Amino acid sequence: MSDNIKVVVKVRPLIAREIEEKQKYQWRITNNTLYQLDSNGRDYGQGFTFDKVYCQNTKTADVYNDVARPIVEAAVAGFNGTIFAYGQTSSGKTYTMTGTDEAPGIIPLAVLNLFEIIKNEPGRDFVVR
Ligand SMILES: Nc1ncnc2c1ncn2[C@@H]1O[C@H](COP(=O)(O)OP(=O)(O)OP(=O)(O)O)[C@@H](O)[C@H]1O
Repeated sequence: MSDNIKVVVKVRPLIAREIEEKQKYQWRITNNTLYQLDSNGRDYGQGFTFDKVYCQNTKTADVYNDVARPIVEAAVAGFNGTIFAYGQTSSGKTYTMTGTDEAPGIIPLAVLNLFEIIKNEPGRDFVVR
């Protein structure tokens, strides 16, 4: 896997609608590999390995610190960086990237982090857009 591109998965809890529909988790996580489960709860097919798989209890702030903070800090040091969320509808992209007042997402955390860095370097000029 490329050192320059990291792909991480953030698993979300079942939402109310899925609990009402009596859906079950269809994936099992071992280390950084996701295994799909069949209707009997047994592994189905091969596993899919990522740079990191975060379980459903992981806080967005933890994902930020692990994955996004180094990219924001590198950007301030002059390295290009991109952070984006990809996933099917209702998978949790908005929750993860925008978040809520109680659990701010990657974007507000990045803005906060960026302006903290800028504040601590009064001798440098920054352009943010
Ligand atoms: N980690 C989480 N913990 C609790 N609830 C979550 C979590 N992640 C997502 N959800 C909830 O799951 C639902 C779907 O998430 P969200 O709207 O972020 O998905 P999305 O990928 O942005 O969907 P779409 O592509 O349709 O806009 C929302 O009700 C959201 O609050």
